[in-house]
This record gives sequence, C-alpha cells and structure tokens, in this order.
Amino acid sequence: MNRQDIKDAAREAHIVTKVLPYLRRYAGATIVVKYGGHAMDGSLANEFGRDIALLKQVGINPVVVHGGGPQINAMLKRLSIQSSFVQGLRVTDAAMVEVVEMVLAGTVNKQVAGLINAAGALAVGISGKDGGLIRARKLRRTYKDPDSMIEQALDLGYVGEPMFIDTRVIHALTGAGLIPVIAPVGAGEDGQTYNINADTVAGAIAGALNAQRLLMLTDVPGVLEKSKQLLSDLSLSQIRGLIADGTISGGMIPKVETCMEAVTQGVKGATILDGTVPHALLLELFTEHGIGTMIHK
Ligand SMILES: Nc1ncnc2c1ncn2[C@@H]1O[C@H](COP(=O)(O)OP(=O)(O)O)[C@@H](O)[C@H]1O
Ligand SMILES: CC(=O)N[C@@H](CCC(=O)OP(=O)(O)O)C(=O)O
Repeated sequence: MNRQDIKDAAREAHIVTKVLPYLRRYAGATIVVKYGGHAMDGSLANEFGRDIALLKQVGINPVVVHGGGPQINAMLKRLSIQSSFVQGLRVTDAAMVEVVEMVLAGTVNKQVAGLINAAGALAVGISGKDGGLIRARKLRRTYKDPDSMIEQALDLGYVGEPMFIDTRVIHALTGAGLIPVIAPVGAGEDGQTYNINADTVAGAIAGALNAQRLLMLTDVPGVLEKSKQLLSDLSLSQIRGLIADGTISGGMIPKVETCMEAVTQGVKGATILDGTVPHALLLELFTEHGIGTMIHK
C-alpha cells in the first residue's frame, strides 16, 4: 500500500469505528423489517439482501415481513382479473386469494429469501400459515354509509386480520441462526386462507416478539408535512392530529396506525423510511438521527 492507500484505508476504518455504539445498542435485538412491494421494485434489492445479512452477522436478529402489492397487481393483470381497493385494502374474492397466495408466498417470498441467501446469510421463506404463525380471521371493519350516515359492516371477502401470532416458528429459526422471511397470508380456524395487509402483519409480529425496532420500508422518505418536509419524530397524539387534518392520508394511514399499535404493545421505536435510498436500513440503525419518521409513545 502507498501512503494514499493507507490514508484511505484509515478513513474507512474510522467510519467502521463510528458504528460501535450502535452495535452495542442493538446487540441481540430483534428488529422487524417490513419490505414493501414498492421498495423492492428498484435496483437496490441486492443491497437490501446484503444489509439484512450484515445485521445478522453483527449479532442482530432481523425478521423480515414482505409485501408485494405491485407484484400481485402485475399477476392479476396477466390473468385479466380486475381488482379494487377499499380503505387501502384489496377486495379479495376466492379466485384472487389463490393468486395472492401464489405471488406472496411463492414468487415474492422466495425472491426476498434469495436476496438474503445470495448475500451469504441463511434466510428461510415462510408464510403466516406455516407453523401456525398467523391465526387469522375475516377482517371486521365498518364504514359510514354516505347516504344514511349509518355504520355498515365492510365486506372485503378473504381479507383477514391477525387474531393470534404464534412466535414459536420464528424463535426456532432465529435460534438456529436463520433469518425468517414472512409472507403476509394467514389461516383461519377452518383452514381458510386470508390475504392480510403486510404492514398489519409486520406490526403484529413486532408486537408479539416485543421487538426493539420496527422498520417499515416504503418509497417515500417517511411522514411528510403538507409542505413535503419530513417529520422525523412523531408522538401518538401528534399523529392523531395529522390524520384528522388530512396531512396523513391514503396508504400512510394504515402504516402509521400499525406503528402506533406496535409502540403501544412495547416496541421501542417504529420507523417509516425510504427503502429506495441505498443502505436505508444501515443509515436508520447506525446513525444518530436515522433517516425516516420515528414514531414513539
Ligand atoms: N403525510 C404523508 N407523508 C408521506 N406519504 C403520504 C402521506 N399521506 C399519504 N401518503 C401516501 O402514502 C403512500 C405510502 O403508502 P403505500 O403506497 O401504501 O406504501 P407501501 O406500498 O410501501 O406499503 C405514499 O406514497 C403517499 O402517496
Ligand atoms: C389486504 C391487502 O391489501 N393485502 C395486500 C398484501 C400485500 C401488501 O400489503 O403489499 P405492500 O406492502 O407492497 O402494499 C395486497 O393484496 O396487496
């Protein structure tokens, strides 16, 4: 090495030492990462796999829950099946739930596990139906009929909600040094398959595992103000205000609600961040302020 090479190497070594306090903070911690379908669309998929493998290598226990909304849309289009969304959730009939399971628990689940495996870690792709992980039931939700202003039951077909999370399969995998990669489908008591929003699953699993952090990777920097400025820190009461005044809308509502639920259940910090930024996970965990919106009690 010449003098310049040594100088460059020393600079890199200095950067590595800066990570030490964060490695201490997260040693042995469980971190649930929700990898959204939009975040996985770009060219950074390999980097995501490497970041997850790195977390495992330094003694953190990542648990990945993935989405796949855009990937389901693409398959439905190829099959000429129309789909629609109500309150951000896909209305799912019997034919569609088959496609949803095929795409989420098949193609996408294996792709995501494959990214991590290719980076030298050992990931195991499962769905919420495996090992009884997610006991689901048909989603119970109401809406206000705009004409009568009466609350009506919302029927979204085979859209489910988690009733109970059995964490044994996750502990079995992490205990054996493996990284669980979870597709958001669950089974009802009668064996019926349910399509569950991936944010909801990530929140429920983070809560059940008493995870230290929940990181929700999407394709926006976090929760934005009306002026598009990033809100880097939000408390539960601030969020309620932002939903009420319309600053938070659409797909961001279930996301912040999931984070609120997770921190209420004991997760120390839930963060919404941009998964299309290179090494988003490392920037969030290994820098003082992180890059997204952190939601805390
Ligand atoms: N205040 C807000 N800040 C940022 N995004 C918002 C806000 N309100 C609504 N959104 C919308 O929420 C979207 C993120 O939700 P969604 O599309 O469901 O993400 P994903 O597919 O990653 O789960 C953003 O692309 C944006 O259109
Ligand atoms: C009920 C419901 O809407 N389920 C979602 C499941 C996938 C998902 O949530 O994927 P993203 O995280 O990429 O949006 C769907 O069918 O699209």
